[in-house]
Amino acid sequence: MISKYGNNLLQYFRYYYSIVGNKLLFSICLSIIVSALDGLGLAMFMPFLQSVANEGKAANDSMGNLHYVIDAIKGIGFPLTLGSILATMVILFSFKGFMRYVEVNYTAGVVYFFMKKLRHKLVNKLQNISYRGFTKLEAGIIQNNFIAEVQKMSQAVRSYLLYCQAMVMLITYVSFSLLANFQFALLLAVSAGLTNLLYSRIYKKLQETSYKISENGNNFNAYMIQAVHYFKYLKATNYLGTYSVKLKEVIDNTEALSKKIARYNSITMGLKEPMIILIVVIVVYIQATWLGGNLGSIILSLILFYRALNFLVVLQQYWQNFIQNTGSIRSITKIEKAMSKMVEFQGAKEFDTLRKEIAVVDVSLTYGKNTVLQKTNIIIPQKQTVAFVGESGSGKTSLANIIMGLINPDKGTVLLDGISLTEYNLDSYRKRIGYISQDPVIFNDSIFNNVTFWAEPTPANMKRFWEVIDLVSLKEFVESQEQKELTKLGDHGLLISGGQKQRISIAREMFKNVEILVLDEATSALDSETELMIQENIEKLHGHYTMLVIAHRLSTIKNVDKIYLLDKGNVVISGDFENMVQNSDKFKRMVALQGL
Ligand SMILES: Nc1ncnc2c1ncn2[C@@H]1O[C@H](COP(=O)(O)OP(=O)(O)OP(=O)(O)O)[C@@H](O)[C@H]1O
Repeated sequence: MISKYGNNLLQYFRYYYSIVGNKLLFSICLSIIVSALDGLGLAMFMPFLQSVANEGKAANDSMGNLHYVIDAIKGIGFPLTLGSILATMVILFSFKGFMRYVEVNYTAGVVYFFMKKLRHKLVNKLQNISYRGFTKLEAGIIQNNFIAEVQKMSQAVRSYLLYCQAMVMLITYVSFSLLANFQFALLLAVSAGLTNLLYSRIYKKLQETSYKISENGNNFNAYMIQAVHYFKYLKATNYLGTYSVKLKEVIDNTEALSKKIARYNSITMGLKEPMIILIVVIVVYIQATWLGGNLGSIILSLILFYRALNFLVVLQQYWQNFIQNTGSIRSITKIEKAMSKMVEFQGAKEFDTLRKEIAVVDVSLTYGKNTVLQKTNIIIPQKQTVAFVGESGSGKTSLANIIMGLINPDKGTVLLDGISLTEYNLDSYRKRIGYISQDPVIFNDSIFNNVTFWAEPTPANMKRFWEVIDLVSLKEFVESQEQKELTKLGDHGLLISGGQKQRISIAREMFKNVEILVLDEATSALDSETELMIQENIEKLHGHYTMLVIAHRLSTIKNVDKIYLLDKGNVVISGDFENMVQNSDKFKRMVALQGL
């Protein structure tokens, strides 16, 4: 909702109000109570001083219109003596202390509530976007917004609330001092307002710089993610040096912007104190020389106003802190908007089980001008194994993505037992899908957690864990580890081989109790002995799962029920292995090339 990002207090108020609701108002009410108690406590100084001067009898002629307070106290029959005034001050300030405690606590609660809600909202949005939408977002932008910008948001909301509190304090003190001495306070208020104009230029610059820092953060994160992901390659090829230069460029840009912010801060910090003193001196001089007036009321107004001016300094500081973090609001609002447009459509029908078949009917898909699939038709009967083969880029993975509901075809449909996939709740469908990708997914956690996806280590889960570990021929490996199933696998499975990674990911899908298994070149990084073992396992699974295998190694699909050969998005031929060898020269060539 924040799109124009002026230095507009109300616009931001609406933004925060839309998230935290009445909590924001309540926090401001608490500030009003605290400042009113403080102002009243200070106002009691004057009758106190006069009471000392008048030997115990309080007078109120120096309080300006604040004498109503004293009148009210007298009205309820409270004797205004030195003792009662002192006691009232103690009570007022003690109560103020207590209310301040409540206020600070409550504000911390509002910040906590805001941050929790914001973070949950972001996670929900990420969870609900479509895969196709996700491919359009950059990893750096996601990471930077979800981690660094959210941190800045927390700084911003804190500063904003403190700003509101300081604003309430300021208004209260100004009101009190106006009551004490109208002319004097008005002069001070006008002068203070004028100085604010000077600062508004600086705030504008701060705001622009803040957004630039957020954008740079996106770039930095994108480069960092890739540096970590491709570290081995960059190191082995000595590209790391060149890459570091790029990283340092982004770092230098960000630091230069931070320096700019620090420079603006130093200007405002340096100017504040002398400016206040100058205003006060000039106004006191004008009041005393030309306007005259009761010295007592000037002193009271001065005390109140000096406090108010201090809050003006604090106010400006909070606003500055807030403004220098507002880039995050803009950045996060932008990514939230983008994610809202990418929400995945979910049908209402819960997927229970596949009874007959998955049918791909006349499916076409294009990416820009690139036609990836053309009127493709595929049938995957329940509990049968179907394989896609074809050259790189022929559309095998795209087809599998469509079957998993990750991308929608431009034309045609996927039918589950005759019902369109679009009618189903995709989450319920995917709960029944196991996916073993080309790049095995390994979490930096124990073998047990990797396979069970953080299931409780109950006796039943343990039993099942060891069963699937045995099934993927990892039992010996796990048992040979010092910490057995609790052995950590490192980032991206750094501590195990490519083949072991794939077996762990196969084990995870088996543990999940799926009924549809999609294997995307799952055997590509295995040595021939392991490849044979996995092939045997696939065959063992044959008949138990509805399986879709995307294979380059034709040895693994020798015994599947049906093979589809894809070429430039068209199914050129299908049949079982023997059939294909006999009827397709292309397939025969592929088989010969692999020495089968
Ligand atoms: N997100 C995307 N945006 C644009 N084009 C894409 C996208 N994903 C795939 N393509 C294009 O679609 C075509 C088919 O890709 P796909 O990954 O389905 O082929 P494949 O047969 O699985 O290839 P490989 O065997 O190399 O994995 C390719 O030309 C690819 O460039």
